[in-house]
Amino acid sequence: MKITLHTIEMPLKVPFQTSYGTYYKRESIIVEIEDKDGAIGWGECVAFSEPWYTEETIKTSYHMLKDFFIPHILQHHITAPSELNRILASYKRNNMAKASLENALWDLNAKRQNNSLAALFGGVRKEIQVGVVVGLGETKEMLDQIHAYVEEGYNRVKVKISPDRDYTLLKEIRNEFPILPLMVDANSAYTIHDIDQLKRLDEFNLLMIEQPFGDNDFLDHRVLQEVMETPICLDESIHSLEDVKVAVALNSCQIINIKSGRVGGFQESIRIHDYCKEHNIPVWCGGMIETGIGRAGNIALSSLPNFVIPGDVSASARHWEEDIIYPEITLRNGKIDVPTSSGIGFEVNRNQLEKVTVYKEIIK
Ligand SMILES: O=C(O)CCC(=O)C1=CC=C[C@@H](O)[C@@H]1C(=O)O
Ligand SMILES: [Mg+2]
Repeated sequence: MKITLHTIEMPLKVPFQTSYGTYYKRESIIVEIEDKDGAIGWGECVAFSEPWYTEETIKTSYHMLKDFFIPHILQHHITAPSELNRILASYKRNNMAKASLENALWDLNAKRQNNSLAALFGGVRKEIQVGVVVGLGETKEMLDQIHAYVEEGYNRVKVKISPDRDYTLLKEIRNEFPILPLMVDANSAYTIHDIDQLKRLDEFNLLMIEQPFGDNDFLDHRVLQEVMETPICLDESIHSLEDVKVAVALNSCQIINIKSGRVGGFQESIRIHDYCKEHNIPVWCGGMIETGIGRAGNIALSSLPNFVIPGDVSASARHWEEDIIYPEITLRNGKIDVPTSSGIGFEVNRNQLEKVTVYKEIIK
């Protein structure tokens, strides 16, 4: 088995602003695993360059992959994703680094079995509903972007909010889009002291408010959910099925955002999906501004039955002038088809991958 780490940098078409800061480009690690027969599996590490979303960064993930996880799987000749999880369980967290390897092994295994990822996961949808995220910006600019996305066919819009950009911004959006399925994401920008300010947002008939408080604030989220009609969705708080169990037991939220990177891989994502289904908690698939490789995995996951809310699984053209897969991901009547060909269901565009690669290392 041979594992190649491609560190890439891709400029974003439109800068992406959150309550934390503004991104102009996406740095990422693409993991390529080749087995002895020449079959190849792909994964993407979704850590950001700085540790604001979780503690991981591109550099810490690289270190984990190169110095711990990859040597371990090469030494133990690991080929099944479930074995990988068992082996890596002795290493703490670093879920995004783990997931990038795990995702690549799933793709490799699916290709070996000539089966699609969605089929291996137990997916039931042929196409998925998709939403799009609008970063913070001038209100006029945000309204223009929403118009353009709605025209393209997106049927759910998420906007970023922060304590100084919430009520007035949403009022203007709602004036222009009174019935658009709309939700907001605060990326932990509020605290329990902002409850009254947050309660005012109930007026906008939002699908949900995502992660208003800090990632450890299960109790504070519960207090907020008791007084707020808008469902709370947890994103940054959820690193494992165990976190979901705590959130459900405490009534900290009504909805869960699943990102395979944040929870350590597809297998944990499926466990969370199944648990939430049993407990009547709807889930949806979050985005991490991935290239087509990461998005392909998100599409496959979203084909599972309890992914009932459109995810942040937008088309390649949402963030990229040119994606590193072909065909690129496109919308058809506001939906994305779930591929039926083997593995992630898209080919990697080697030329484009080379173009965006800033550093490549083969680990044997
Ligand atoms: O992937 C996309 O198109 C949007 C991703 C997105 O909204 C997010 C990615 C990472 C951190 C946040 O800014 C936000 C989120 O929290 O869901
Ligand atoms: Mg979020």
